Amino acid sequence: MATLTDIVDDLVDGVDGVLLFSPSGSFYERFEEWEGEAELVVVAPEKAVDAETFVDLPLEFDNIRDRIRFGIEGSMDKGLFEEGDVVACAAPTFDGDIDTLVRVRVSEEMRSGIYDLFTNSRAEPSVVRDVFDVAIELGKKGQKGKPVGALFVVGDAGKVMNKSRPLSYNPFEKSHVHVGDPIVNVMLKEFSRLDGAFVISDSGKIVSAYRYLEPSAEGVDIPKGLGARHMAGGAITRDTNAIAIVLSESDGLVRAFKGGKILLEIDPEEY
Ligand SMILES: Nc1ncnc2c1ncn2[C@@H]1O[C@H](COP(=O)(O)OP(=O)(O)OP(=O)(O)O)[C@@H](O)[C@H]1O
Ligand SMILES: [Mn+2]
Repeated sequence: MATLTDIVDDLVDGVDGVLLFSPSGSFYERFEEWEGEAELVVVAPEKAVDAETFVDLPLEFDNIRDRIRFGIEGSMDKGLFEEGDVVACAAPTFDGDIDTLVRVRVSEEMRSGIYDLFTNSRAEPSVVRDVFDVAIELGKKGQKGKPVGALFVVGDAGKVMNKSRPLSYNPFEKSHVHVGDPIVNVMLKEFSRLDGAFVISDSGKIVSAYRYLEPSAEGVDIPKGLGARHMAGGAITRDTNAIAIVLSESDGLVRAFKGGKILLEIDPEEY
């Protein structure tokens, strides 16, 4: 006779690692004196618990596959796991508490670049996260209740400026403002009604609004149904070392591009 415990036993049998996603303090306490044979890794936003081995989660990633990918790619990057290792991931899927156990075989093929996008881009990780936050908020609320689109090109700003031209005067011309500042976020939302792209530097300085991007669009694959904004956003990341974060006016999703490839697609309504 099989029991539920047998299922759990099978899931954790012989694992090389355990990833705890966003554990509450009291949940983590039970693992504090961890003496299991497997490596224990905490994946969470900021250092919420005082874990020895930690992967910083920049967004909660409502999609659990994205979250797990991020944790595993981050762990691989830190040299904790390698191809062929098997790990058990314990994560919250619905409300706060950890309620899900997933067994995953680590392989290079599962690398989607989601960790790389935040951690190994030209722009600082906090800048990437701040731009995501603006795009998500804009996607949630729109502009005065109406859906709005926006294109943020982040990092490698000098090169991006060389591959683009102004559509109108640049309201950020003489200012030294940075993304993440609440007032700047209001400005970005206000200017998103107008055409073109925002260009943001590695350190988060808003270099320009209203840029018309002119990258060569060769070999850039964007999802069907999307148009010029996404094509330009994808292509500029192949032509430069920037990443692009694009909010679609038509389907309301936020997408991230790097190296001409789409790496992440999220629905602002889920955040
Ligand atoms: N090369 C470009 N550089 C900067 N902005 C652009 C470029 N091409 C288009 N845009 C901006 O994208 C807007 C929407 O264009 P389009 O509908 O073709 O894009 P899309 O990919 O379908 O995006 P959406 O899903 O938001 O409609 C344009 O009004 C313009 O502001
Ligand atoms: Mn369109």
